[in-house]
Amino acid sequence: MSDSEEDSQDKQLKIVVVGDGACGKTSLATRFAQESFGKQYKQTIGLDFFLKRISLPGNQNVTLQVWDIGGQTLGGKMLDKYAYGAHGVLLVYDITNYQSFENLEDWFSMVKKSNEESDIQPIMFLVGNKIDLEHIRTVKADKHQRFCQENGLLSQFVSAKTGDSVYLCFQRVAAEILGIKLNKAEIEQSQRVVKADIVNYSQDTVARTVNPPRSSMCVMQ
Ligand SMILES: Nc1nc2c(ncn2[C@@H]2O[C@H](COP(=O)(O)OP(=O)(O)OP(=O)(O)O)[C@@H](O)[C@H]2O)c(=O)[nH]1
Repeated sequence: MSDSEEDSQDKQLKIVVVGDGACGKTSLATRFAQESFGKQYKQTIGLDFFLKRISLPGNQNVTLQVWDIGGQTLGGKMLDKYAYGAHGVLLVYDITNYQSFENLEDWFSMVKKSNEESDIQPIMFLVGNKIDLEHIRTVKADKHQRFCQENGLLSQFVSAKTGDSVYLCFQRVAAEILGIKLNKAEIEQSQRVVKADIVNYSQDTVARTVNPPRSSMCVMQ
């Protein structure tokens, strides 16, 4: 391979996503890599991989290898191997499930332990998922912030369902790893417009509504 060919190859970063079963790791990865979301829960056995190329400021392209680790791996023999050599780690919990937050201590120490011998020390983010369910949140935001401060983690809240801040989350991890600063405009651009579900009013309902909605979709910023 010539030098120029080598130069034109993207950097690849290993991003490991861990956390309790059903906190939304696969949903987060598929929202990011495939821009889709499934309501049906399908447990990840072992792990899944996703690849996605993103652009960072200064025309830098980078390919993220997202390792989606099944929630049942905690305490198993393979977690060490999966997490080894990660450039970035997303410690994910479900903001409506307190247990998934409490168990992060274990996930955190397992990931730290598996990288003790690695040359690279991963950048770690604490990710509170399912913020579309804010009304039934059980993990207060100040608990989340305290955990970040005590353990030197960066913080992000997301919703894999609506896509809110998902791209931003992965972009921030990549930028941190590469020592690139994102400015306010870039952050706002990546936050993504959130579209509400389309509501299908039946003819009956519309006929009975005094002021029927003019549009079946609303856009929130
Ligand atoms: N409301 C809401 N539901 C979500 C969100 N993210 C995931 N879910 C739902 O939560 C359930 C579990 O999501 P998964 O992505 O499969 O969870 P996981 O962490 O990969 O689970 P394991 O494979 O067991 O480790 C699914 O029914 C998803 O549709 C979200 O942001 N909001």
